[in-house]
Amino acid sequence: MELSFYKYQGTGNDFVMVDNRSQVLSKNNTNLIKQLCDRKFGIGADGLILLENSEVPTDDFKMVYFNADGRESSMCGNGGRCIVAFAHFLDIINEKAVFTAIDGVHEAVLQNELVGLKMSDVERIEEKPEAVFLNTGSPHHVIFTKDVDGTDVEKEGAAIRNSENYKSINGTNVNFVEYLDEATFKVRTFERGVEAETLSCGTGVTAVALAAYATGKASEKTIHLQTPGGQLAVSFEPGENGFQNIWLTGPAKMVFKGSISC
Ligand SMILES: N[C@@H](CCC[C@H](N)C(=O)O)C(=O)O
Repeated sequence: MELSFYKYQGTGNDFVMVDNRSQVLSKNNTNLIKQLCDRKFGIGADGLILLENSEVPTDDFKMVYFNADGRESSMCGNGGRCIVAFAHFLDIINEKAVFTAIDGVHEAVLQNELVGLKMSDVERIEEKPEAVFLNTGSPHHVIFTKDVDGTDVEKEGAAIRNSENYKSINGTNVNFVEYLDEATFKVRTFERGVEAETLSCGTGVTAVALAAYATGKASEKTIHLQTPGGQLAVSFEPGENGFQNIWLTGPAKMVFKGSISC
């Protein structure tokens, strides 16, 4: 089979994007999806995303996300921003979108190369002695440190991701965070399913912004996150039952398109 694909990146978190409205790619083909994401034997990406027709009549499309290991996983914030840019490229949407992903319905707004994505509400934030844990569509362990550049993200991230504490939820993503000022944090993320540090993680920086506010390290309701792949912003409304109206905003760009024999 000859598969047409598009390659997108959102602050360096990169994805193979497939227009699967006519079901060209099977979701159960874990080995093929893993191979397509392989940087030596395939196209190369942190994940693969299918754009499909949604069963929900008010949706513009449906998003199905797979990590680079070929397995379908929980929500991907940067991937969500990239699929909105892809839907615009395919003429499915104009400047606004509504779509369903694994964690529910998302709204999005596109302005040139910037995509704002409304994330799921977050009700529960677990403060541990050394870290904060929360689920922003995907599970995130957040550690505040004084020296994020000096942190061995691969080693320390893998140890926490595979720790006994998170076995029951198939592991967690791990974010290392440095305070720059009350509205700005530097973040590096180890992603489960990629099993490595990625250049940025959308649900990860969302978790960082909410964790910073919940623990009193941030006082603003719009937080700027500096990742190795670029800048993202997260705005939110804190309430009695956690956080609502959470928006993740940043660039999303097509890098190239092609076809591959598989
Ligand atoms: N890169 C993503 C997160 C993707 C999901 C994650 N690896 C998991 O399996 O939990 C993002 O931008 O949010």
